[in-house]
Amino acid sequence: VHHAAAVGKGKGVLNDNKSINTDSYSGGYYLRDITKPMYSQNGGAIETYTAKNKMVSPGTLLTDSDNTWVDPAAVDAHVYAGKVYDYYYTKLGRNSFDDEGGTLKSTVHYRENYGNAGWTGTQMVYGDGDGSDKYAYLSGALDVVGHEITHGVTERTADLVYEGQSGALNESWSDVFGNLIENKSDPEWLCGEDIITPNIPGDALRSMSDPNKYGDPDHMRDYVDTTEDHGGVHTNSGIPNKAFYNFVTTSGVTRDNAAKVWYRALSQYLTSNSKFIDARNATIQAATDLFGEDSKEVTAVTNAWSNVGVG
Ligand SMILES: O=C(O)[C@H](CCc1ccccc1)CC1(C(=O)N[C@@H](Cc2c[nH]c3ccccc23)C(=O)O)CCCC1
Ligand SMILES: [Zn+2]
Repeated sequence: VHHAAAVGKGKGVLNDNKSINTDSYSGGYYLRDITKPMYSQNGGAIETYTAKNKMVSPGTLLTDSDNTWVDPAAVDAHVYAGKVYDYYYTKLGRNSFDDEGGTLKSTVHYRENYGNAGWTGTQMVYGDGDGSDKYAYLSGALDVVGHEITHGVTERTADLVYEGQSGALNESWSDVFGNLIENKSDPEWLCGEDIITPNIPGDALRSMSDPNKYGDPDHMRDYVDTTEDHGGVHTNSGIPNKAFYNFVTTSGVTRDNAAKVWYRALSQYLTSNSKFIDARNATIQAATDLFGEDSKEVTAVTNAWSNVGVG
């Protein structure tokens, strides 16, 4: 089938106008972005599907006859996946979640009344919210899309076991890159703020600057021993999240350099059963590799972990 890149338009979840990279064919347009380096290298693309509220993935590749797209959940899942691809490629030299230009597939309208999102091991899935006004379409937040795709990156690198401390590190690395990619100037480094209670401003799922605000610990002394949620992975992530926040807000440490340290730690030093102390050592080693043992980055990352009671 002849493929040609096209640019469509549509509105996102927050009713914002977006231009959309699509793929034209004889009958219309696919929600497929074929403009990325991965396409010319190995046919990799960004593709967005609908599950039609069933529990299926990927489901049906979305098409449109006139390249004007009217499904805001799909528009944002698609455009935001493209932004996440661009970030990893240009800032960190990683070619998609698998570093082999693997196609990024997103499925929206996953399940009924699903107020969550997830990484299935090969792709992203997004629910529509839980039927109340607690959630907007989950793909409507760039930090959520970045969070989910980073689960794919983690799985192909450190492969941190999704349980206990390694699971909390897995969660934290996703919150970190979700926020780095979203790149808001908000002082609180919030998670999911764009899709939680869309009618109430200022709330979020988690805060990296003040984890306690949402009941999560910000120091090792408050680590939560629980069997809930794979050993509290979305709660105890507050401790490494606060460590990263400390690091990235240290004067002289740039977001891009903090990202390089965190990515090098994930891809070169962390392993599946790493604990918080191993993450401290991995990020110190990564900062040493990148900036030297006497650098301000090494001092900052060491202090960042000490401040949360690790090391
Ligand atoms: O990727 C993840 O870590 C979350 C999905 C975790 C998951 C793992 C295994 C099977 C199913 C789901 C999804 C997100 C999350 O943090 N979910 C939290 C909070 C949450 C959202 N919706 C919920 C509904 C019920 C309970 C908790 C939640 C969680 O699953 O804990 C990430 C960014 C926003 C949504
Ligand atoms: Zn997660």
